[in-house]
Amino acid sequence: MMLTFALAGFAFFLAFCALHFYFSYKHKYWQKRGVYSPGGAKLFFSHFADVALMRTTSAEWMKKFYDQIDRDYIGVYIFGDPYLIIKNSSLLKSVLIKDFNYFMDRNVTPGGHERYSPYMMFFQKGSTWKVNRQRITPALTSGKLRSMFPLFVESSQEMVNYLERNQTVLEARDMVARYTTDVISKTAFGINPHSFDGENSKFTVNRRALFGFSWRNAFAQSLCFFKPDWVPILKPNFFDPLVMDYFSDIFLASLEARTTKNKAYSDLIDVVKELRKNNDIQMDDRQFCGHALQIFMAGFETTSGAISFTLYAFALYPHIQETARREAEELKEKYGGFTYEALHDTPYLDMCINESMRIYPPLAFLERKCIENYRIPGTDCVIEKDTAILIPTLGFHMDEKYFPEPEKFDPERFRNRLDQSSGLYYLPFGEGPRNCLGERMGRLSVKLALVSIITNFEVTKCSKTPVPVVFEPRSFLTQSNVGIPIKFAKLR
Ligand code: HEM
Repeated sequence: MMLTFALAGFAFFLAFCALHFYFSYKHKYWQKRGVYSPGGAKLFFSHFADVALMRTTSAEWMKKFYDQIDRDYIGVYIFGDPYLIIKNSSLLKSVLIKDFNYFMDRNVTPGGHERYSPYMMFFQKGSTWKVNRQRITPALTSGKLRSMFPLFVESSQEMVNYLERNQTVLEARDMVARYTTDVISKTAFGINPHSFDGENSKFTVNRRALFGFSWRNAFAQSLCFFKPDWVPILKPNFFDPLVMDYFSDIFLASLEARTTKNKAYSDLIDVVKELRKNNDIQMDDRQFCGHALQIFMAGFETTSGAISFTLYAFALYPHIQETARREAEELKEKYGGFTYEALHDTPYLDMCINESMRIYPPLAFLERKCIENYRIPGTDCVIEKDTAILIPTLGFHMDEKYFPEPEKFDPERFRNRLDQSSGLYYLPFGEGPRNCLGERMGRLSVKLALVSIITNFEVTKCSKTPVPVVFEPRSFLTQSNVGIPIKFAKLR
């Protein structure tokens, strides 16, 4: 018995030594290349323990290095792998725009055995991504958005009706997610999910499960972003496969129904069907479904974040809400309602939304992968092929060099166009050829939701409103850990 214990202890000791040597060797990567790397990289988690153990979000973790280390770029380790955090705004411009060809891919991978995510543009790499981006871009032009706009208006009206029936404290993000789900389901899936009708319809339950706070989501999504080489072994799914199946079945049924009808719907299904017909696009139903799911997933949660955090700011700063309301009322009169044109004439509201996305960027970090050895301009330092690059959006947005008194919610800083000619530092939709494909659609639905709400209701904070917001570590998107409970009261 004693001997067994001694042998087990010795084996454990040997394993520990092997791991120690392995990680010590891996943790010398940046030092060997003359890149500054902070101390404190631990066995196994390396610098990443706080995120891996869900004590902080990945965006706040990157911001900590950004704030504490005054270097143009910082080498860190995640599970022994080297990652380069970019802090210099001019280098960032090179990575995202000027030398994009070296950094075309994202590091994130779609997961183990999912049927549709490999067809989603967010995860695609190289020429596959390029071809698909070119295919889908024409589906989201301003002309196409204008023709889909009545669907947006219908959903905003349903939201106002819902709020009239429920003038009370509501969790703003979940309420708003009903509207964004409605808009995106109508435009991308060609269906009306009636999100405002039932509290717990099957659609709503599945929608909540997509980005909800769960250990499954947190574990799988962290692996896909930060340890992609384990994904083929552990086979996590970025999205819950049952939820994916639910949405893909809905989409395929909607597509099937379309083939038997000749009616035009002015939604994305019609647009992509048209592209398929005219441009000789080789896209089977599964790829088509991947694109629709991509639009649904990329669109609804980010847009919900932008709307709900702007409402939160309105609740905290009533005078800002009042100025935005006055502008909206004037526009309503000038254009005879919230038309497509009216929503392109909202300078003050745009400033509020920009400021809200500065402090609460819905996706608060970006990432890329170096696909060819790249020498950092003006240095001898070479970023090796396959190195992952991290871009701390939250760090840039909260840097007083770019935004004095960064904690203060002040839409006035966006009155004049930001000067990003020599370097990038404001990135709510990313930048460069791989930026957000849906920015126009996102901004349009955010603005329509906000003007519809503030011209009918006053939003105020209540005893449950968190001040300040604490970000939820189990989500890679920016979310409050207790939601955003605020009060909606009909305007007199
Ligand atoms: C306020 C709303 C939104 C925000 C803040 C947002 C933000 C972002 C960000 C930060 C990225 C990564 C960009 C980069 O890596 O440089 C992204 C990518 C993307 N977004 Fe959005 N997004 C929003 C709405 C939408 C909507 C409505 C759609 C679809 C209609 C959409 C579709 C996409 C797609 C397809 C990508 C991947 C693009 C690619 O890899 O080429 N987004 N978004």
